[in-house]
Amino acid sequence: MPQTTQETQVTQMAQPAGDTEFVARLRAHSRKYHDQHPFHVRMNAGELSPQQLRGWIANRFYYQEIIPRKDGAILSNCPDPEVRRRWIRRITDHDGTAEGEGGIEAWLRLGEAAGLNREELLDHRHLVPGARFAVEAYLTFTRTRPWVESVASSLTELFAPDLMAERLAAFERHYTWIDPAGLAYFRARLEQAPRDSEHALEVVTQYCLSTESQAAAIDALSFKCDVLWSLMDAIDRACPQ
Ligand SMILES: O=C(O)c1cc(C(=O)O)c2c(n1)C(=O)C(=O)c1cc(C(=O)O)[nH]c1-2
Repeated sequence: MPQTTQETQVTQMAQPAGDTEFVARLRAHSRKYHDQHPFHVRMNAGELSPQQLRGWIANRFYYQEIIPRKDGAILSNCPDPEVRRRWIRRITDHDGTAEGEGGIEAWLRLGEAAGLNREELLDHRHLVPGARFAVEAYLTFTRTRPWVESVASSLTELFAPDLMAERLAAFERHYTWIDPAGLAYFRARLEQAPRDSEHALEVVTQYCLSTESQAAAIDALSFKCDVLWSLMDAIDRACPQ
């Protein structure tokens, strides 16, 4: 793909005031984001069957389970207490501070609202190999790469709020067989994702000052877009029309 030319065009088109060229290049990865995956396009157009939607919820649950573990990996690699103090909140967002709270619990309730009991999410009986591999690649990346690259890889969350808002509207309109109370996860992410991505962007711009470190951050974000795209490919293949 002629990456440089396309990125330059996006930079000229959509650079918010105050963004450096580096930040504009990060934001340009919205072109590779999984909102454009055919499965998401069909989801948001109301074209998925209950079975397909359940397949997505069950496989995406593995991503939800991995997220606090990858944030723990980032914390363990990060020597900066100021970053750790803010980053740690991501873990309690997903795990809660008591049983019955947090994002993982909210995702289990989404499953129940869609007709999946929590056992079948927790025992991974619906998890397909490609989804497992994609999600575990993200965890391995954060365990083995320099922590700032791992922070950069989380920047797909810059693009998540628009997709979440579209998804919420689509679920309420097209998938009325799902109890709307089950959509609380997406509502919470509408607030959490902008806060988290703003912090990640602060960290990356503070630490990535050399050409090499900026290139590594761009590569990390590109890798993460591939993780999300591969996860959707695996789900799409496992849940045919
Ligand atoms: O449903 C989505 O499309 C979507 C995407 C992403 C993302 O862009 O990485 C995340 C989430 N959801 C999400 O719920 C979430 O908690 C989350 C954490 C992270 C991360 O990399 O730290 N990404 C995402």
